[in-house]
Amino acid sequence: MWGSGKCSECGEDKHKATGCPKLRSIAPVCMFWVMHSHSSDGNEYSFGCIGKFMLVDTCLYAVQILYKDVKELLVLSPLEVQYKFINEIGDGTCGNVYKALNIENNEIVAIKKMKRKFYFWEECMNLCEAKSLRKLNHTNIVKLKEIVRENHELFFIFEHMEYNLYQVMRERQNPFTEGEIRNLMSQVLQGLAYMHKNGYFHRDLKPENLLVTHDVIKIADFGLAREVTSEPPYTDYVSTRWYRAPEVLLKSSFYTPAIDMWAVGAILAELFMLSPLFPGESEIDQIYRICTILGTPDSSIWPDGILLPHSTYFNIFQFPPADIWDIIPNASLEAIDLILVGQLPKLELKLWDFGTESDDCFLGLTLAVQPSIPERDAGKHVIQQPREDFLFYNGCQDHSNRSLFWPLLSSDQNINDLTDISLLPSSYILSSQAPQSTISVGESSGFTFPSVQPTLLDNGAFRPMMSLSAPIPNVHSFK
Ligand SMILES: Nc1ncnc2c1ncn2[C@@H]1O[C@H](COP(=O)(O)OP(=O)(O)OP(=O)(O)O)[C@@H](O)[C@H]1O
Repeated sequence: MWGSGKCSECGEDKHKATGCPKLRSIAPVCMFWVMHSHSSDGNEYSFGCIGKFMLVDTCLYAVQILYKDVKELLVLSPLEVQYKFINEIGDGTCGNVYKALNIENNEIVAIKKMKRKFYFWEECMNLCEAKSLRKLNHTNIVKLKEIVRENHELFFIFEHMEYNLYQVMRERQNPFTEGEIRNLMSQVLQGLAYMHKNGYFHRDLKPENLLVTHDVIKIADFGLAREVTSEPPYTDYVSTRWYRAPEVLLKSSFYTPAIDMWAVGAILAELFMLSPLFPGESEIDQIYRICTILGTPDSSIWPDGILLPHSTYFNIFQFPPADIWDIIPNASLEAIDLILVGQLPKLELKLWDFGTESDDCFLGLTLAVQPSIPERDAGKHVIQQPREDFLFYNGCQDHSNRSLFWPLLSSDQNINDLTDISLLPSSYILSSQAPQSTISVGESSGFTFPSVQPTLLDNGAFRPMMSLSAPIPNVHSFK
C-alpha cells in the first residue's frame, strides 16, 4: 500500500511516489526517499519523504528510530521517484537514452543518461549539450526540460520524440514526395538558422540526430555543439563521417557553421534516395566518394580548399562531376540545385542574412561584409554568466551524493522563442507562413543556398565578431 504514514516535512498523510511538494519547493537541493516497508501488522507502508539534505545512511537511521517495525526498506533516488523508466530507446556514444514517464504530470519524456561520470556541477554546466540547449528554445530544436545529477551521474530530461529520421527512412516503403521532403527540410533549416543566429553550430547533423513526431522534426544531440564565438582552431571534432564536410575531412581547424549546411545537403539527398549519398568507409574513401559525385575541386572552385593539409588527395582523385540525375533521379530541378555544389557559390550568406542589425553580423555575413574586429575587442562581448549557474553553484559545488534537479522549461512554455521566420529570406523560408505541410520553393530560380558546398574560410583571418549571447530562459526554481 503506497502512501501510508506522515511526511515529516509537511505533515501530510501521503505523497505516493511523488515526494513532498513542500520540501521540493523550499529546498534547492533536497533529498527524499520513498520507503517501502513491511510492518509487523503485515501491511506494507511507504513514507513520502524524510527530511531534506539527508544522506542515505541518515535516512535509514531515521527510519529505524521512527519506525521500529520496519523490516524492509526500498530507497529510491529522487530521479526514480519522479520518473518511471519505461525502456531504452537509444544508445549513443555519449549516453543511453530512455523513454520515461514523469509521474508528477504523466508526461512522457526522454532521459539521456551520460556514460561518463560527473563529479562536479561545473563539469555538467560546461558540457556543450547543457550550455547550448539551455539557451535555445525553438520549435525545431528538441527541448531540454531538466538536468539532474545524481550520484556522479548526469541525466538530461528531454521532450520525447517518436522516431529519429534514420528510423523513419529505414521503415519507409516508398520514396518521400517532394512536398514531404520540403516540409522536413524547411523545419530543419529553421531550427538550424535559429541556432546559428543564436551563436551555435551543431557539428554533428545526421539523420539519427533529427527527431520526428508526426510531421514535426527537431534537431537533437548537441553534444558537439560549439559556440560560434569560440576561437578556432577546432581540434576536437568527431562528427559522423558520411555527413562530414570536406574542409573537416581535409583537416581544416578553422571551419565555420557552413559545415552544418554540408550535412543538411547530404541529408536532403538521402531523403530522396533513402540511402546515404556519401557512405564513406574511411576518411579517404569519404573524400573519394565526394570527388566522384561532385567532381574534384580546383583552385577556381575552391581556392582555400586546395591549401588545406590533406588537399593532396585531390591530386589522386581527379574526377569530373557525375550526372547527379543518375544518382538522384527522383529529385526535382530545384532540389538538385539545392544539393549541388558550386553553382551558387556565395549563397550561404543568404541563410545567415537575417537582418541588418549589428547583432546579425556573424559568420558568413561578418566574413563577407564586415571587417573582423581585433580579438581583444571581441573579448568585451563575453556572454554573461547566466543566473541559473549561480543558483546551482551557490553552496552546491560538491554535494556529490545529492541529486540536483535543474528544471529548464516547462512543456507549455515558449519563452524567447526567436524563430522569427519573418526575418529569414523568403527564398529560404519557402512558404513558411503556411502550416508545416508542404514546402514550396520560393522564387522561380528555386532553392537558393548551396548545401553540399565547400564553404571554407581557412585563411586564419576569421575572428568571431561578437558573442551572440542568446536570451537566457527564465529560471524556474523548484516547483
Ligand atoms: N528526445 C528524444 N526523444 C526520443 N528519442 C531520442 C531523444 N533523444 C535521443 N533519442 C534517441 O537516442 C539516440 C541517441 O541519442 P543522442 O544522439 O542524443 O546520443 P549520443 O550519445 O549523443 O549519440 P551520438 O552517438 O550521436 O553522439 C537518438 O538517435 C534517438 O534515436
